[in-house]
Amino acid sequence: MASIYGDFIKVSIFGQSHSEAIGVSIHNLPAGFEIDMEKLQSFLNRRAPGRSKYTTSRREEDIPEFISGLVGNRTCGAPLTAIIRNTNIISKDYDVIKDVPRPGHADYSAHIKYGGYEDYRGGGHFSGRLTAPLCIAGGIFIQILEEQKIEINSKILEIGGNAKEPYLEIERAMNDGDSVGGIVQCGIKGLRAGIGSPIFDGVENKISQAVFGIPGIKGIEFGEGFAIAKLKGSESKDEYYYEDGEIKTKTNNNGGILGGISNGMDIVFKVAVKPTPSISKEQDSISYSKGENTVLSVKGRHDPCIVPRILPCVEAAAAMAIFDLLMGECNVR
Ligand SMILES: Cc1cc2nc3c(=O)[nH]c(=O)nc-3n(C[C@H](O)[C@H](O)[C@H](O)COP(=O)(O)O)c2cc1C
Ligand SMILES: C=C(O[C@@H]1CC(C(=O)O)=C[C@@H](OP(=O)(O)O)[C@H]1O)C(=O)O
Repeated sequence: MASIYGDFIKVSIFGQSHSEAIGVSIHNLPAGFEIDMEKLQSFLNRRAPGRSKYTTSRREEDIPEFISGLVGNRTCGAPLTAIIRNTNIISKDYDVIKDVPRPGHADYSAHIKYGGYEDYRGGGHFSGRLTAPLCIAGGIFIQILEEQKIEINSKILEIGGNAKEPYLEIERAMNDGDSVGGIVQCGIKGLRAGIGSPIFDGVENKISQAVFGIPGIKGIEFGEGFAIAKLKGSESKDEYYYEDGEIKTKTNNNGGILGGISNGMDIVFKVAVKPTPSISKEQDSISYSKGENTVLSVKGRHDPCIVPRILPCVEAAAAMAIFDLLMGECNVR
C-alpha cells in the first residue's frame, strides 16, 4: 500500500483505525509558513468522531503531534510529519468481521488483496478515521491558500434524499438500525484562470483523485454534472462578458473548468456519499471459515451517516488538489 498523493507536493497518509497512531507526512511544503494551530484544531474538530448523537460514539481528541518539519509553528522546509494517537479502541467488536465481511465495507476486497493479513480491526487502513490525517494536511493547505485569497467551503445539499430536513433522515435511519447517505457541494473561490493542464492533469482530474481518497464517496460531478446532459448547447454554454475589466461568464454550468483549466469562475463540484456500510439491521454475508452463507448484524460504534463529518474532508481534499496544481504552474515566462 502506498496512499501517497501529489505531483509536486507529496502527501503520505499512514496508520490504521486501531493501530498505535495514524498520521501524515508532507514533502515539499514551502518553508517559512506559520501554521495557526488553533485554526487547524477547529478544522480537525469539525471532522472528529464522538461529538454528536449523529456520529459514532468513539470519541477521540484528534490532537495532532508534530514530530518533524516545524521550528516553533513555522515550516522549515524539511518533510512535515504529524501523528494522532488512537486512544479509544474496542477491537473485539471486530472479531466476527474477521470471518464474516461486512457488505459494503472494504473487508472482503482487502481480504482477497492482502491474503488475510489485512488489519480488519475498525476497517484498518480503509477506515474513515484516515481522513483525520488528510484533514491535517488539508487544514494546512487551506491556510496557505487563504493567504492567496483562495477560499474553500462545502455544504450539505441533502441526506437520504431530504434537502429540507436532512437530520430527520439520520434520526429515522438510526431508529431503524439503518444508515443514510447524501450529497455534498464544495465551492472554491478565488482561483485565478489558467490553472490545470490537459489531458490527465486537469482540475477535474486532480480534484477527483483526491476526493476519492475519502472512503464512502461514490460519485462526483462538476458544475451541472450529469444534469448538463439534458441541456441544449444554447443553454449549457457559459457566455462571456466584461465586468470592471474582468472577463466573467454569465452562468457557471461548467463549474469553473474548461479543458481541465480554471476559467476564473468558482470551481463547483458535488459528491455522492454512500450510506454507512456498518448497520445493525441484518444483512446477508458469508463465513470464510465455514464456507457457507450467514447473516450479519454489525455491532460496535458507527456513524449512522457519514455526510456531516465528511464536509471538512472534502474541503481538505480540494485544498490538497488545488495546492498541488498551483505548485506545478510555471508554463509562461
Ligand atoms: C468520516 C468518515 C466516517 C466513516 N464512518 C464509518 C463508520 O462508522 N462505519 C462504517 O462502516 N463506515 C464508515 N465510513 C465509510 C467506510 O470507511 C467506507 O465505506 C469503507 O472504507 C469502504 O470504502 P468505499 O465506501 O469508499 O468503498 C466512514 C467514512 C468517513 C469518511
Ligand atoms: C473513529 C472514527 O470513525 C470510525 C470510522 C469507521 C470506518 O469503518 O470507517 C468505523 C468506526 O470505527 P470503530 O469501530 O473503531 O469505532 C468509526 O468509529 C473516525 O472517523 O475518526
